[in-house]
Amino acid sequence: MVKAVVLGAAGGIGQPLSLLLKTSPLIDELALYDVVNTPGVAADISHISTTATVTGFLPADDGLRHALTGADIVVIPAGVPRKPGMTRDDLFKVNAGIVRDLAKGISEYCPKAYTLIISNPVNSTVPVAAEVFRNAGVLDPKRLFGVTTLDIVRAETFAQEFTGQKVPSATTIPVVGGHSGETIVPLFSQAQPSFNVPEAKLDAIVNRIQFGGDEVVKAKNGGGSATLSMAYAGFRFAEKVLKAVSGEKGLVEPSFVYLPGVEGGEEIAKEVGVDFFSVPVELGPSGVVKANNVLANINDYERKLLEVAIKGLKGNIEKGVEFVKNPPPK
Ligand SMILES: NC(=O)c1ccc[n+]([C@@H]2O[C@H](COP(=O)([O-])OP(=O)(O)OC[C@H]3O[C@@H](n4cnc5c(N)ncnc54)[C@H](O)[C@@H]3O)[C@@H](O)[C@H]2O)c1
Ligand SMILES: O=C(O)C[C@H](O)C(=O)O
Repeated sequence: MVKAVVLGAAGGIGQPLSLLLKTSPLIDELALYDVVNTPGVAADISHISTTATVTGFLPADDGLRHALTGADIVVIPAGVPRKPGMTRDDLFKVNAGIVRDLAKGISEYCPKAYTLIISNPVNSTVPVAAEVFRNAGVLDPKRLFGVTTLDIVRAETFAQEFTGQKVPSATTIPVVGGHSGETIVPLFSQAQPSFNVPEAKLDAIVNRIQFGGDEVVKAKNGGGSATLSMAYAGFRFAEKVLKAVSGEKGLVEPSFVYLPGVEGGEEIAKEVGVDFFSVPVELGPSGVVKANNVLANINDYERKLLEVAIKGLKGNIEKGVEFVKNPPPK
């Protein structure tokens, strides 16, 4: 029996993500939690004739505990999205507190669950969750993931658009670093099998991947940020985690993880000088089997992007850790 939980299930990402999870034959039980509207969303989704049973919870009546108890995988898109003119970091003040409180719930009610964090700024909210888990004595870095899959999805899409060539579904284009602007580093030189982007188009395509989120925020014009493409990406990553748990081998996807706690991560952490970083991770029955070091053979162009990314990431990570270590006054 596999139980999946969505925290923030009534939101722009939460609803389509819950819909996609309901279609998965890998899930037997789906619990939807939000501070509003979950009874309606759960009732609606529960009429779909796939196997998973669906329940909806609100904070009243100990809803978070009921939603999380027995969970195997928890996906968190709870929190406020950007409006035009905002950076992801501007969301920190509100979303760090939301993620901290939800992570406390996970540490109490389902400490062994795979936790997938979508709430922005991912570069800081994942360190927040890690610190909460550490304080509770339940941190297992193999099970904590910052979801950066949308950056990979964008890399695949824009690579096709800019080159006019189809990116075969078996091709992986690693996108490493973090999930905001210049901390997002696409590594076309490390695509497997190789996928060639003409040099003259590289700047434009990298910029589009790094600032793809801004493009959607601008187009939505005050109506939020990416929700549908994010639901697709979040589902793609959750499905890979679940497939790996059920024994499927060879599943790899980049994710923002706590490097010192995963096989192969220590070496990468030394190289990049930060502890949280997105790299392709090999998934297995207990979460991350190994972090793959794709940095050894990158080219000079990519190395420069990486240097800029690391500078930005350092502050983002420290901010998340500090938020839990020295909480701001209420
Ligand atoms: N990682 C990524 O690639 C990525 C991509 C897109 C958006 N995001 C982020 O995802 C988050 C959600 O975006 P959205 O468009 O779905 O926003 P939204 O406002 O549409 O939905 C957020 C939901 O979270 C709920 N919520 C707020 N506080 C909560 C709490 N304490 N417990 C449970 N639920 C709570 C809200 O009620 C709302 O339903 C934002 O922070 C956004 O920046 C991340
Ligand atoms: O851009 C945002 O704020 C949302 C998300 O992180 C994205 O990349 O689309």
